[in-house]
Amino acid sequence: MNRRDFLTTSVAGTAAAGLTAAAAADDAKENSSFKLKYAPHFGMFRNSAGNDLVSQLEFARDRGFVAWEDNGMKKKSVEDQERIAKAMERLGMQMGVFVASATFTDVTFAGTDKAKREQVLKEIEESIEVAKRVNAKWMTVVPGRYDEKLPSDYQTANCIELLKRCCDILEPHDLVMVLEPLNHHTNHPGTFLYGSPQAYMICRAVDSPSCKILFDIYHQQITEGNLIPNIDHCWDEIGYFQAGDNPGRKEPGTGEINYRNVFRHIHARGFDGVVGMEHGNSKKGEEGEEAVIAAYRDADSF
Ligand SMILES: O=C(O)C(=O)CO
Repeated sequence: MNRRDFLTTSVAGTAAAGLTAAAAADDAKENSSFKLKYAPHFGMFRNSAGNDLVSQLEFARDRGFVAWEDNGMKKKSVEDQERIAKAMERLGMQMGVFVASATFTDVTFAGTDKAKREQVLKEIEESIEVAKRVNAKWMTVVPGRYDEKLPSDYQTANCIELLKRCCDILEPHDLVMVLEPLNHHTNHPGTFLYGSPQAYMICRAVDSPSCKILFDIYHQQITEGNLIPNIDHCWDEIGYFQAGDNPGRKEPGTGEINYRNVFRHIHARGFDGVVGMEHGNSKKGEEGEEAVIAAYRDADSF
């Protein structure tokens, strides 16, 4: 029996036996989960699962995914947020990041504009109730644009100061903002934060459990490559990973990154967090969705 048939049989058998959803989730986990907690996005399995958000979660869970991430969670209605959280609890799935504060056009963390800095604090404050509603521990922060008028060391100091104020808000709630360095060459020229050594230095200076690095393997491959040594250098400050191959930002195996080796490495180091699947599908339709699942099975087979 191939894996797909086994899973189909297993899920059908569970339903026939009248087991609870939680038991079904345990069954799925035992039979099909991956070694790492890869987190798909809404839309990624729409052709196979339909448009309904909960159906997409259920589909992913049946296929072995035990985590999920949703950059746009904050913009969803409270009703949708609650529905997603309830379904994820029933399915035994863990919430990954949503975006708490991000701009690619404004100088926020790096600059001195008081109104922009206060706006960031407001966004962090507002993110707390969203995080609690959807059971999220991590939230993404993109610290805005580079200020062309200000020497870079002042910008770093400004950024550290504002991050410390964000931590004062987050620490009492045990929530973690993960700072995402973004590549300048393909997607986001001009962002203040682009490198993993830079992110490491900033997190060390902020010195808080609420301020960690989101190491997006796709962005860091473009910016600096040398992935495994760089992951090791900033290991102590990494809170979260995201994946995507380069070029093209599609599923693992479609580009130049040896994902099996990278995933083996972070698993061997004991990474127990979420790996967000922040990429597109290389092929359209159900076939493309099966290809994404197969790509993760392959990358996870170490
Ligand atoms: O916009 C991007 O490229 C990001 O990775 C933000 O999360």
